[in-house]
Amino acid sequence: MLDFENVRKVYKDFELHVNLKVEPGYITGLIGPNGAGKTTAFKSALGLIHTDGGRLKVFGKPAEELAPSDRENIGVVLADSGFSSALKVKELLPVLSHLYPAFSRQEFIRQCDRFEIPMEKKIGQFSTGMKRKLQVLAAVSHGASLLILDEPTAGMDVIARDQLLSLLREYMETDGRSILISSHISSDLEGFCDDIYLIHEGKILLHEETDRLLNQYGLLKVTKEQYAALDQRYILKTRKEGFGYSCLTDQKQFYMENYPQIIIERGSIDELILMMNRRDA
Ligand SMILES: Nc1ncnc2c1ncn2[C@@H]1O[C@H](COP(=O)(O)OP(=O)(O)OP(=O)(O)O)[C@@H](O)[C@H]1O
Repeated sequence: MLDFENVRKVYKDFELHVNLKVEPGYITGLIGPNGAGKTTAFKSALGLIHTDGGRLKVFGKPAEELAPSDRENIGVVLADSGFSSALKVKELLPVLSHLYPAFSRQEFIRQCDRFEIPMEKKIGQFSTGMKRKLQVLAAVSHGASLLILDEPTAGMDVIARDQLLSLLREYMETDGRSILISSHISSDLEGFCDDIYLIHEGKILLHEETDRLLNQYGLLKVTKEQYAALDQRYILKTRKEGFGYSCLTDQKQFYMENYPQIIIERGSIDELILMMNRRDA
């Protein structure tokens, strides 16, 4: 669906260098802190900025060879864009119909009603969460095969976020669709994505199936003595602590079987991010 191969973008104080794939039928999450390069990666994928190297393929074609019909097959939400604040939602209907032959006016109105998006109010008077919901509804309104969603849950309360994720799950019920979605809040995506990329300072630190990330990764809490005796083959990162060390592993089972006396925590994705960002002790 979408394939970044060594894609590079260089700014004065920042360099993006990304390998990332979105497979058909997959929801792929890109998680990273502010300034990690998520928006830059998405804008590269959409051809909105020039890249400085690498290869980008969308639907198996080089991104620069995409036909208009391919572009119509992508639904997009970008963090720093939206609809004109002077427009009312009902005024968007002819615009979306014109842009997308597959746009269903009736379905869009039904979804706006369901998500409490008023037709008659100016978009400029919407709350942040309402604007986001509207953007996502527009992105899914024309049956695109690929959604590229940059921080769609930003600024949303728990209820709105839950509604939005339900909408996206419904979208995925049709075969062959995929989503690339970003967030700086890992818990937003933890239970939603099939696989997750962690990005930091423009580089992918980790790529893993979510199930494996949650089941196989763990944090060993060890004393200095336990650390000295530990088989370190499956330790990815180590952090010094008051009690000794925290060690990140992707082979939790190995340590559970061989070191039953050691405390092993499941390790949330946030903890993984913090650990991956640290230098080894
Ligand atoms: N047009 C630009 N010119 C120079 N630097 C830029 C430009 N656009 C982005 N950057 C820099 O690239 C880096 C990555 O920014 P980007 O917006 O991709 O991060 P992000 O992960 O989406 O962050 P956030 O979660 O805050 O939206 C930042 O250091 C930013 O200052």
